[in-house]
Amino acid sequence: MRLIIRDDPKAVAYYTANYVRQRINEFKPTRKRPFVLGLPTGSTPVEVYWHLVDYYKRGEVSFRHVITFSMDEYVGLPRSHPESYCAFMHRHLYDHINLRPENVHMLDGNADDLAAECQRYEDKIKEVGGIELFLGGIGPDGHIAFNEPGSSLESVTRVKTLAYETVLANARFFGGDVNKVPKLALTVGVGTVRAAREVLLIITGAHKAVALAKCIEEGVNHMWTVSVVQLHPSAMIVCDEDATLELHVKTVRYFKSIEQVQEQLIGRQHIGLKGSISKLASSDPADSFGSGVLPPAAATASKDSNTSDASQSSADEDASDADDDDDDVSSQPFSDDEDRNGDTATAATPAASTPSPANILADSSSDINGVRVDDSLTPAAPVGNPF
Ligand SMILES: O=P(O)(O)OC[C@H]1O[C@](O)(CO)[C@@H](O)[C@@H]1O
Repeated sequence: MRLIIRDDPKAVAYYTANYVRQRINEFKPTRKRPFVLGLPTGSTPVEVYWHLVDYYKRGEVSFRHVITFSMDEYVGLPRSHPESYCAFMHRHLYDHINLRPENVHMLDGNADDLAAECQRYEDKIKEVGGIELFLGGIGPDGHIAFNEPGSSLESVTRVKTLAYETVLANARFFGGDVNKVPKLALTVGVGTVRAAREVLLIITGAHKAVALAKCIEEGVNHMWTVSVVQLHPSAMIVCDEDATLELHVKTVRYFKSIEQVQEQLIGRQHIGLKGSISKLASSDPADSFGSGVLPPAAATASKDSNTSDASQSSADEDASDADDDDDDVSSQPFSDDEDRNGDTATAATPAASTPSPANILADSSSDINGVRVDDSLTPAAPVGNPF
């Protein structure tokens, strides 16, 4: 399991969105081989979604061949209710990117037969080949999706009664009135999350510090269901400093040192996105930049290669989707006036002047060391000797 620690929630969102963008682009999804993405709700991922919308609008990623599965949904809340998770996902992500409607999957908390609805969801996930990357948040009680304390670690999609702590936590979305918070939800299971080929959790805030400590410093325990990530072969947690408050100093230093040591001894160019190491730094002149600071030319090449990844997905779309001619303009990863070559100067400019998620985050992204694209996947500056 990897633990990536960033200064604050903004930096966490930025890192996470960049990671998702790069995973999709590296995967090069096509209609026949789509990228299947599990997605959470809650306040934590909102800024991640804004970044993803921004990347899409800039032509840096396409969701054309991405299939999504939302993690959960309240039972009995109309889909049109602003706090339904269906409305949430449309508001923050789905309405702003080029997902095909048939590729968007959400649980129906108003289905006549809730058990059948849950089975349908599990079947659909299997039918599309399983989830490639499950992005998740957690509750202060350590739940993942809505798998409250005591959930089976083998559980699959089902109806779940929300813990009182979760009802209290979510009352903020219902005018602070706990009586208005639905008490039941449909949720993917712990087993459903575990079955994903990769799990990425975002955890921010001091109120989740105990959960993070239980998750990574103690044993796998159904009372802190997120701890199941310890059993996953490809799991990563991205958290902020506040969320580390209950961790041992030794734990924090260790995980921080991993990034630093890898960058110094191995070199960023030899580390795969998911942490694989191809070789150690050698006499290769490029390895002198193994401290994580790419020379300007390499940085540009890196950005270009990402852009060409997106362009390549676009080309794949053209090649594989002879039946796509009827798609509207908004479904295209590039608008007519955008630079298809991914000019970096253009990319650093807000896409539009009207208020939009993309504009909001154009401001916020410049807050993070003024650096965009890949640089957020490495520490902005050497963190010093951690020991
Ligand atoms: O990000 P927030 O607002 O703390 O909320 C996290 C919550 O959202 C969820 O993802 C619900 O889907 C839960 O895992 C968790 O309760």
